[in-house]
Amino acid sequence: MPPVGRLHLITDTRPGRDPLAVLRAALTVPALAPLGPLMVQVRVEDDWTDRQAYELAQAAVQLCAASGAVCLVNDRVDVALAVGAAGVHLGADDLPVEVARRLLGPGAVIGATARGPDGALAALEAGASYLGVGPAYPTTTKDGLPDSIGPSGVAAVAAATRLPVVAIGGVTADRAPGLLAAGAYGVAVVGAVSAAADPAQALARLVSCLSSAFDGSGAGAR
Ligand SMILES: Cc1ncc(COP(=O)(O)OP(=O)(O)O)c(N)n1
Ligand SMILES: Cc1ncsc1CCOP(=O)(O)O
Ligand SMILES: [Mg+2]
Repeated sequence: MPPVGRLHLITDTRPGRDPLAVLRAALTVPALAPLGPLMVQVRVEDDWTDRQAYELAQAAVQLCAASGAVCLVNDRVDVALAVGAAGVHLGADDLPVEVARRLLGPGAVIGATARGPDGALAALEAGASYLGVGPAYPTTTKDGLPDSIGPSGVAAVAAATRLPVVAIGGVTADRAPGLLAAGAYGVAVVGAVSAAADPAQALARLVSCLSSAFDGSGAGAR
């Protein structure tokens, strides 16, 4: 299984966004050792066709392979298999983690959404590789989410599991160190990079803020 990196960049496929341009820009930013490889998650809007999802994922896998990033696919085990992605991220509306593990094998990275300690325990037993925990902060990127749980909610999940906890929802470079201090292993972002005037610079700032958290503090070092 590839290592699970601490910075997860999720594609933004809302109207008017250019996910591949953002990804190409992001992949110009050098990885820094304490963060591991950049994790790229291909996530598409519900109205995208299977063909569109496949083509975006295929392009993302190729770009990631050329620059040492690890590519995951949100929701779609079939698309992940079709493009040779390293794994998937699954939530409550998606295939169960144990089914995805059976289909993808022991070498796949499988992320599971968890909102509390119980979900974290279930995901571990089902064979998840990491947890996506949130929304840490309010977000405008996804509708219909429960209230944000804040760093203390992230801390509660992190304390209840040995799986790496990736905090998601409203994550910015300024908020990232506080989430690591709360026990998160890493963070996932959409808007902090996709909506930035300069996505490469925004990603570089995230890399810098996250890396600084490992300079002596030991924050999030699990
Ligand atoms: C890293 C990470 N964490 C959580 C999610 C959310 O997954 P899910 O709950 O299945 O919601 P959708 O993203 O499918 O709308 C995620 N994608 N990534
Ligand atoms: C998919 C998802 N699941 C929980 S929050 C979220 C969206 C996060 O986007 P942003 O980083 O722009 O807040
Ligand atoms: Mg999902």
